[in-house]
Amino acid sequence: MSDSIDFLPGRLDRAAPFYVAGHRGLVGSAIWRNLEAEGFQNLVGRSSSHLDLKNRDDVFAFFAETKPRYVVLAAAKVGGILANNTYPVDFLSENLQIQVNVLDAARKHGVERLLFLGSSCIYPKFAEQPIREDSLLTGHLEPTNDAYAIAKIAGIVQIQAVRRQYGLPWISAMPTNLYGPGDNFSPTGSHVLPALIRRYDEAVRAGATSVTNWGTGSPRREFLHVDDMAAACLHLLEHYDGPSQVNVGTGSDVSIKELASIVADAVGYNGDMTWDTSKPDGTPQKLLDVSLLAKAGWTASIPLVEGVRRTVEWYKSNATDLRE
Ligand SMILES: NC(=O)C1=CN([C@@H]2O[C@H](COP(=O)(O)OP(=O)(O)OC[C@H]3O[C@@H](n4cnc5c(N)ncnc54)[C@H](OP(=O)(O)O)[C@@H]3O)[C@@H](O)[C@H]2O)C=CC1
Ligand SMILES: C[C@H]1O[C@H](OP(=O)(O)OP(=O)(O)OC[C@H]2O[C@@H](n3cnc4c(=O)[nH]c(N)nc43)[C@H](O)[C@@H]2O)[C@@H](O)[C@@H](O)C1=O
Repeated sequence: MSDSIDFLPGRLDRAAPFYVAGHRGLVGSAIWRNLEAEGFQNLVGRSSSHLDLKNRDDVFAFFAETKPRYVVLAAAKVGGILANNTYPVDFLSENLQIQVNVLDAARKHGVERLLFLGSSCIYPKFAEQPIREDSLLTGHLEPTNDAYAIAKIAGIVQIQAVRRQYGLPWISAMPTNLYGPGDNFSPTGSHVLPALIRRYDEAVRAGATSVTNWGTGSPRREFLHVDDMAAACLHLLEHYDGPSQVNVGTGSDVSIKELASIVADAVGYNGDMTWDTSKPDGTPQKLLDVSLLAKAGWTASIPLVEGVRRTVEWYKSNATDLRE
């Protein structure tokens, strides 16, 4: 693996067709907003009900019809620790199908720049912290999300293989845990941050004096606001071209207990907090080393407390119209 920045690709053409796969999801919708704000005039998106990316023939027909010049692959089966642990076959199989179809069709139709999104869970469960890109495949994965992680690792390898075999300047980014407007707030399927917002908001509304969160509260996680993530994606497409996946995070982490207090303050919950230790903790710490990203010229700008405040505000305005 090389951490050198081999080639600076430069500004993308704002008039070229740009396909955002998964444009209605947490990350895809933020990328779409950012690209619009940055002047892209020819954005292409399809919901899963219009184009199921698991259907290979439909994916190839879509690329033949729309001929995107740039692609961000932000479509995936995504969920929190419990969903990953309960439905590993779905997380492995659906993600492999989506990735292979989109990457094969993009290659056949000569997509110039493509960004594949993985996740920080690709790294070994006990990787040295902060986790460097070259920790990949140096140890055992966290069992609650190994199936999902293997699919994401296959995606990284497919990007590297396309670079090697076809010489295309495609890249991969590995985001840390993300949050923000448009997140999945399902009590059982979501990630921790939206789950806590919903739980604490419901507690305030119900006048409850105690809430129970999952696990021990001691695991440490790093949280990046999705608007920062979207900005990082465009930055990487315009400034980075190397075979190594690039970690995308803030460079600092908090314990789940600390996060719960931040969310409680933002929502206005003053009661007790207990912990259901029958639920899994997952990996003890996930903090990314973001020096390669910094070398490429990008750092996060939205502090966690501010990001949580904005997300709570968004949640309160949209709580009646959320996806499950
Ligand atoms: N959320 C997080 O904390 C993190 C996310 N990531 C990565 O970021 C990417 C985006 O995640 P996120 O935005 O959170 O996920 P979401 O669940 O919010 O969005 C996923 C999107 O994928 C689309 N999709 C899923 N299956 C299909 C399918 N078969 N055909 C077409 N579209 C499909 C959905 O489309 P539709 O809405 O139309 O059904 C949805 O818009 C993923 O690769 C994920 O691994 C990485 C690290 C952390
Ligand atoms: C992004 C990442 O997301 C997942 O991994 P994870 O980092 O473990 O994510 P999580 O947000 O679900 O949990 C973080 C921590 O928080 C604790 N926790 C407390 N209370 C709740 C709670 O109510 N819900 C959830 N989900 N977790 C809770 C929970 O017990 C754990 O200790 C993988 O899918 C993985 O594949 C992946 O890529």
